[in-house]
Amino acid sequence: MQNKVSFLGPNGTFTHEAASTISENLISYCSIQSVMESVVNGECDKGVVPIENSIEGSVTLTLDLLVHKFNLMIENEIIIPINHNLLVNDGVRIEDISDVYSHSQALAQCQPFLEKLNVKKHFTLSTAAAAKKVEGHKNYAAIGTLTSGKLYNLKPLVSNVQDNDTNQTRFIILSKKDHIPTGHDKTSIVFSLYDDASSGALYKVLKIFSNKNINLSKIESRPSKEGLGSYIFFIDLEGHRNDKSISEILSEVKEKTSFFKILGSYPIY
Ligand SMILES: O=C(O)C(=O)C[C@]1(C(=O)O)C=C[C@@H](O)C=C1
Repeated sequence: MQNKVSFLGPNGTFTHEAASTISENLISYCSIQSVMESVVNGECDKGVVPIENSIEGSVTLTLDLLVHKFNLMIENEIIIPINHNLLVNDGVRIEDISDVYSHSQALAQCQPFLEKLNVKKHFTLSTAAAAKKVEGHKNYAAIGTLTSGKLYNLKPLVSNVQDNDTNQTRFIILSKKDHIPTGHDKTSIVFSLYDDASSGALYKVLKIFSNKNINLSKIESRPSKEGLGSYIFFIDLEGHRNDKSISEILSEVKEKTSFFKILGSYPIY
């Protein structure tokens, strides 16, 4: 029996599409948090959630839950192209639409199109949840996948309504352990500085990587939630945490930071 894999559902989400590339034994959950819980409590072996989009940036809920709530490891990543459709019930014309439903990331990725449409926008937990909600309502439309349109009896009135044709989202596969070294890996870490206000504090940490010629492929900060001006830094670096050189660097970073967590080492997609 294949590993059970949870994903942000219901069926027909982009996360469903991403998860389908790794397993046929998929179980849908209605929120990012419940996907993570399903792996922590052993209901599923792995869980797939979105983490970053090329137009809108990070899925901040995923980042925050990984730092503050769950001790899960990133075991792999998947990147897929994202093409959004304006989905409506049979016979609905564009001028009939008063309200559009979708996931906040999806609405944000289609902002110029939605502005022209001049409609009320509503958030749902996923794009497929939006399609489900819109089914049977003549004045509502959803933004989502062609698959969710088919599942919930909606037709694509306009296709490719995202801001640009190179829209992509990166998904992570979460597990209780990360990936063994492959020779072409990256490592995701998070840390906080002892004193955000002192000059050069971040530079001193980043210097550890540059001194050893380690390339960083991502750096981002989020509020630590402990007060204004206090941050958590997310870094993706090239290499596996089990490589001797990387493990030495990570020990040094841990020593120089007030909070440090490894989110996992996994193959670069
Ligand atoms: O709602 C979905 O279909 C999802 O899979 C979520 C999600 C996201 O959170 O980024 C995934 C891909 C797209 O970027 C839009 C929405």
